[in-house]
Amino acid sequence: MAKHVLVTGGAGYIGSHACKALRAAGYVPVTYDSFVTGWREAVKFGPLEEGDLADRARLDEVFAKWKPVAVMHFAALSLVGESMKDPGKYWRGNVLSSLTLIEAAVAAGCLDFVFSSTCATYGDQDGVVLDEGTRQAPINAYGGSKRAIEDMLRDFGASHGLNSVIFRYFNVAGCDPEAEVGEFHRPETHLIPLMLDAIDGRRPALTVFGSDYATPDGTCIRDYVHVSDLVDAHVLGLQWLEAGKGSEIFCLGTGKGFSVREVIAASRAVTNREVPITEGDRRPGDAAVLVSGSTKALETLGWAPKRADLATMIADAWRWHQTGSYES
Ligand SMILES: NC(=O)c1ccc[n+]([C@@H]2O[C@H](COP(=O)([O-])OP(=O)(O)OC[C@H]3O[C@@H](n4cnc5c(N)ncnc54)[C@H](O)[C@@H]3O)[C@@H](O)[C@H]2O)c1
Ligand SMILES: O=c1ccn([C@@H]2O[C@H](COP(=O)(O)OP(=O)(O)O[C@H]3O[C@H](CO)[C@@H](O)[C@H](O)[C@H]3O)[C@@H](O)[C@H]2O)c(=O)[nH]1
Repeated sequence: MAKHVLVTGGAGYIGSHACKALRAAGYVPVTYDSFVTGWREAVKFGPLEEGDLADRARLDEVFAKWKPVAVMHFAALSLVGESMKDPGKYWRGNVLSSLTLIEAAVAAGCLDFVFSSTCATYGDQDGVVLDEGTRQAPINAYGGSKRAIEDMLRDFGASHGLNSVIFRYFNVAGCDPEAEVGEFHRPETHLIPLMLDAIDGRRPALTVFGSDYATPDGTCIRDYVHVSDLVDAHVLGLQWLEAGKGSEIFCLGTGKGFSVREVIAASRAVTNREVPITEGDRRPGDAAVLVSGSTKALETLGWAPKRADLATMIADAWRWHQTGSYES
């Protein structure tokens, strides 16, 4: 019998890649999405159910129809800057909506739950190696909303037997190497797609947000992880839950940090083109350094990233950038 997995946010960047990986692993991904930031063209690997996380009646209907074995919860608002200006939107759109989803899952007896969290829950902790045991101290409402959902999952685990695998992503980058799905945010705020836009003239230049951080070249350092590797970990997380191994938290990064200037240099090398840049101010809410120090997903889940090299991530993003789009 087909195993359905309810994928919230399956029409978005990471969710659509997860649907492809689930399909390849023999599951049927059922996308649940409101299209607030997602794309119909990205739903290619299983059925679509349109709806909002806040709509409990619609969720109940979808759980009853598909009887999913698990939920993979990607749907969220995830603009750090916006969350600083309008925190209510994030507490309502992420926290209240996730509560509605979790209650619907529990009511339907769907007790395996995989959740997209973020290293933004750690805030700015200079010199601290970030792993699953690190204290969370978010410095923006987006990170705060994700931490609250993690707490919620823990509480529903204790009270209702909900089993969760929480993944704290570092910076997700790259695209499906076959370019069937890709990264297409409107507005786009992420470094690599903005840089590729600047390289091929779709925008005048990339603005470097701050050159006075306490890092070797003054720009922020991030740990970039390929989206295809990231979603492979999700399939392993799902199988972990199906095997009854219980709730866990895993960081997903490569453990290597690259500054904004290093990413610019790598993009220049991959595309063989100049990157037009302008120097700008710091972006509010940005931490100086976010790099994973964890090997838990490798050791415990058997996660084996295949495209961990920054140049590969940029090359895959560049291929999608030149050939793929959801703007029909
Ligand atoms: N992109 C990254 O680098 C990164 C890093 C860490 C964590 N994350 C997390 O990963 C997840 C996916 O991120 P993404 O980059 O793919 O984002 P995205 O915006 O591309 O996808 C989010 C999807 O969720 C849907 N959605 C949002 N709110 C909804 C709601 N209330 N009801 C139904 N559908 C809704 C959107 O329409 C969209 O299809 C998010 O939870 C994000 O916080 C992303
Ligand atoms: O035009 C730009 C865009 C970004 N940056 C810098 O590039 C780095 C990476 O920025 P971005 O790609 O926006 O990623 P983050 O702000 O690090 O946030 C991403 O990664 C977080 C985890 O680190 C997730 O939680 C968020 O959802 C996701 O947007 C940061 O230092 C930014 O200051 C620039 O200099 N110029």
